Amino acid sequence: MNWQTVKEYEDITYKKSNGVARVAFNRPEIRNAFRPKTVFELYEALSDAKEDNDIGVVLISGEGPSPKDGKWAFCSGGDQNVRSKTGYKADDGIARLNILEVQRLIRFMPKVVIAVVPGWAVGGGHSLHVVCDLTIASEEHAIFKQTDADVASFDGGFGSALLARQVGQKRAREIFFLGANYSAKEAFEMGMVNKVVPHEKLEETAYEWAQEILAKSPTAIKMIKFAFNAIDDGMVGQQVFAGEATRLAYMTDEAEEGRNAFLEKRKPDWDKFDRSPS
Ligand SMILES: CC(C)(COP(=O)(O)OP(=O)(O)OC[C@H]1O[C@@H](n2cnc3c(N)ncnc32)[C@H](O)[C@@H]1OP(=O)(O)O)[C@@H](O)C(=O)NCCC(=O)NCCSC(=O)c1cc(O)c2ccccc2c1O
Repeated sequence: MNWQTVKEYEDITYKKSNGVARVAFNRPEIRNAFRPKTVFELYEALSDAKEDNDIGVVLISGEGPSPKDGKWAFCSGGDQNVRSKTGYKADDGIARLNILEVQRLIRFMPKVVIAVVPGWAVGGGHSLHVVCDLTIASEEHAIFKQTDADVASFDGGFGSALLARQVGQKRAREIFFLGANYSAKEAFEMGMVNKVVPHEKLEETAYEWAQEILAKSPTAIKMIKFAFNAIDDGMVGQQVFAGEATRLAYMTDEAEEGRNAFLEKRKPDWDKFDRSPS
């Protein structure tokens, strides 16, 4: 791994190496809780990774351990210090729930996003791991916990509905209704974690998984991700999948004929193109 810092931020770190982008929350003293500023930074870094043609896999993690007590965190959700009556207050005084925009960016990104969980994944941080394509967790320190109902909040979107797809309805309801702690092993057994590894191997394993994914066809990976999403994402899922199908169709001679006929002000000649059944 030869991580190069892309840009210095206040609340996150952002690095790239060999086709992999790594974005990490960097507020370990409060378990990597996010304020609107954190989310703006996260959105900017993830957008950069999305647009970068050299990047095929994105890792999301949390820096640590906390300088206060040595504990690790992925993310503990919204920063309750800046929570107001209408959301989380940003420096401009406007309250926001902008983490939902980050969730959509992860979901619709044509690249694989892996949650690399070194410690607590709680509240909105739990929802974030749920929306990532894969989750790898620290055997010793990862703890999964959904506290939304403890603090009168609720992620009624991906954080709950998608969780139920992953672990089943009864388990998802238990996770939200009880707000209990689940170890990495328990989370793995439930189906919301892909792999549990010793803490010291966490980053290395995530990077290795990324390299394995990068060795595969980018188009196949993208289409598979969007196909998995489509069934749960309704017409938006269909739109995202169809957009990529349109891109593939644009690459055909038939598409060129359509464009050329228009530009040359003539009727397109479709006869030479394939009408064979599937
Ligand atoms: C995460 C914990 C379970 C960790 O417990 P532990 O005992 O290890 O540590 P401490 O509790 O002592 O915490 C250390 C230190 O960090 C501060 N801190 C921790 N989490 C937060 C936080 N989220 N906000 C602010 N500060 C936090 C804590 O106060 C301590 O500070 P000291 O000064 O005392 O050292 C435990 O900390 C915990 O339960 N944290 C709260 C988790 C939580 O409830 N998160 C919010 C859930 S709601 C949410 O995230 C959310 C956000 C959105 O934007 C949404 C948008 C749309 C829909 C839903 C949303 C949503 O649900």
